[in-house]
Amino acid sequence: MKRKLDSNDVPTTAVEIAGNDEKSSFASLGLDPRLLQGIAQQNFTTPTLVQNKAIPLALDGRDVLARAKTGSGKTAAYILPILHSILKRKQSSPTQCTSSLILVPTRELAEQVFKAVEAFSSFAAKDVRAINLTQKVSDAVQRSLLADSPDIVIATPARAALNLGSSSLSLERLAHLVIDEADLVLSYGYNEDLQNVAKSLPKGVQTILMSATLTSEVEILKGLFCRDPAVLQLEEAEVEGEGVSQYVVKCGEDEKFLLVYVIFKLKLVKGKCIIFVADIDRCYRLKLYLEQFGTKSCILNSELPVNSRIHVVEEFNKGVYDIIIASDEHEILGDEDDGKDEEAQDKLQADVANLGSDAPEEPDQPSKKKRKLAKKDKEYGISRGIDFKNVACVLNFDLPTSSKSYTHRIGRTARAGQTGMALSLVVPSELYRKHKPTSIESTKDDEKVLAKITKHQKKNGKEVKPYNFDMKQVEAFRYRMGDALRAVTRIAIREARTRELRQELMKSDKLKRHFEENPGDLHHLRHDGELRPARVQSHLKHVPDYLLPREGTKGIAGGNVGFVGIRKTTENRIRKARLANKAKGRGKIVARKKDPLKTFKAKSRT
Ligand SMILES: Nc1ncnc2c1ncn2[C@@H]1O[C@H](COP(=O)(O)OP(=O)(O)OP(=O)(O)O)[C@@H](O)[C@H]1O
Repeated sequence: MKRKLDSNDVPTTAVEIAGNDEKSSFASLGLDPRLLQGIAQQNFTTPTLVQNKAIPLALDGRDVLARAKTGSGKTAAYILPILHSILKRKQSSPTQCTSSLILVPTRELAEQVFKAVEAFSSFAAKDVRAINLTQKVSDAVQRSLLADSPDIVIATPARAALNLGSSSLSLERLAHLVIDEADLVLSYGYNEDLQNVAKSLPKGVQTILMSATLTSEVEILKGLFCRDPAVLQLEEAEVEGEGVSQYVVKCGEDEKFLLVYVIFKLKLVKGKCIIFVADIDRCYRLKLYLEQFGTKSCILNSELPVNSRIHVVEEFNKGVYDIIIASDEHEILGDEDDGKDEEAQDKLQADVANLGSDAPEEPDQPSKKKRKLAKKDKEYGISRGIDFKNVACVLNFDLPTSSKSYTHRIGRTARAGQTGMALSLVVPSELYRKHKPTSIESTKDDEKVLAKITKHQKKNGKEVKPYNFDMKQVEAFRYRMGDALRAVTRIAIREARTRELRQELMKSDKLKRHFEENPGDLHHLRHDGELRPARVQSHLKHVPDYLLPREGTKGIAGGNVGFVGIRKTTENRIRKARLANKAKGRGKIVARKKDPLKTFKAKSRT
C-alpha cells in the first residue's frame, strides 16, 4: 500500500480544467494504430472532452481523477490509455501478467466495461486478454481463467478481494488501477474490500479515478490510492439542442396510471423509454397494467438473475425492446439525501481511515439499511453508469428520493451529445394517500424532493419545466384506467413476480450454459413476454376512435411539448348514444347493446 490514509491529508489538485475548449482527433492523442482501428469501428470520430484531457495525462503515466458528467465518455477515457500501455509494453516484454485492474460497483457495469475493452482491442485481440471476474462461473473456472494472468481484470471490489484472498488473483505486477464510478463504490459498502485491494497493491501503480460527481467519498479514495493526481473537473458547454429537456407533471396517485396509459397508447413519447418506479412490486404492477392495453415492456430489478439483467440491457440497446421498467432499490433506501448522510459519511471516513492502519478491525455491525440491501443483489445498479443507448425519454413514474439520484436517472438519456427528455410525475402532498390502491410511501415527500431537484438543476443552469397535460381531456380515458387497474390485483402482482423470477432463473441458467456455445441464439430469448396472471380484457388493447383527439396526436408529437391537446368533448359517446336512444323512445336494453365498449369495431391506432 502506498501510504497511510488520513482523510484530511488529501493531495492537492494539480490541474483543473473547465470548458470544451479544443477539438482534436484520436490519432493526435498518439494511440496505437490498432486501437485507432477499434475506435473507428465504434464510429467514434472525435474524442469527447474527458477523453481529450484524460488520455494524454494517463499516457504520461500520471494519476488522474476526472469528474465529468454522465454519458460523457469516461469509459474510453481510461480504457484506451491502458490498452495503449499494454500494447507498448508487449513490444519490449512479452511476459504475460495482470497489469491492469478495473474496479466498478456493479456487475452490469463490469460486463459493459468488458465489452468496451473487447471492442477497442478487437484489432489487437491476440495481444490483450481481459476477464470479467463478476461472471457467475464456478471458483474452479475462475481460478483457471486467472491462472493465465490476463492483462486486464475487471471486477467489483468484492470480487477482486475474494480472489486476492484465495490467491487466485495476483497484483504483483500491476501497473494500472482504475476505479470507475468512484463516488459510488464506497456507498455500495465495499470499504473492507477496497482495504484488501489496497493492501495488495505494489508500489508505483498508476491510479485513475472516474466519477460523475466529486464527493467526499472520491476525496477519500483519492487520498488512499493516488499520488499527486491530475484533477480534471470538466464542464462541457452545452450545445444548443443537446442535453436533456426536463419536465414535471403534478398529478394524483391514480393519475400517474392514467397518464402513462395515454402517453404510451397515443405514442406521445417516441423512441425508447426507461420508466423508473419505486420498488419491485411496482415494476410488476405497471407491467401488468400496461399489458392490459397491449403495451409491452420488460423489467429490470435487483431480484432478477444477473445474466438476465445484462441480457435485457443488451437487447434494449439493440432496439429489441422499447420500454424498460426499472426499480432502483439502492436509491430507494434513501441513502443519499435523507439527512443521515453525515452520519454515514463519518462512518465511511472512519472505515476507510482504518484502511491505512494495521490495527485489527472491529467486527462490522451491518446497519439496518445494509441488512435490507443484502437481501437483494448488492452489486446491482441501474441508474448509475449503465450505458443504455439511444434512450429518448426517462420517465420518473415515481420520483426518486434524492436529487443526486434524479441526476443519474436522467443521465440515462441524452448520452454522448444526443438529446433526450425526462418527464417526472410528482404527487402534491394534498393528493398523497388519496387513492389507496395505487399509493406508495415514497411519494409522501415528492414536493420536497422536487424542490431540491429544481434547485440543484438551476445551479447547473438547467430548468425543470411543467408539462401541461390537460387533465380534463385525459379524463376521457379514466374508466379504461379503472378497468385495467382493477385487473391488476395484489395476488396478480405476486404471481407475476414469482413467475417472472422462475422463468428468468431458468433462462439465466440456459443463458449461461447454452449461449456460451451458441451466441447467435441469444436473441430468441425475449424478456418482454406477457406475464398474464391478471384478468385479460382484450378490448383494452385498442383505443376507440371516440377517445382520440380530433386532430390526432400531431399537435403533441410535432414538438409541441407543454400541451396535450386531447379533443374536448362535452358529452361522452356512451351518454350521447343513450340520450339518442331515449329520444327515439327505445328501451334500456337496446341502449345497452349499443354500448360502444361492447360493440365498437376495434381499430388499433398503433
Ligand atoms: N468519442 C466518442 N464519440 C462518440 N460516442 C462516444 C464517444 N465516447 C463515448 N461515446 C459513447 O457515449 C456513450 C457514453 O459513454 P460512457 O458510458 O463511457 O459515458 P460515462 O461518462 O462513463 O457515463 P456514466 O457516468 O453514466 O457512466 C456510450 O454509448 C459510448 O459508446
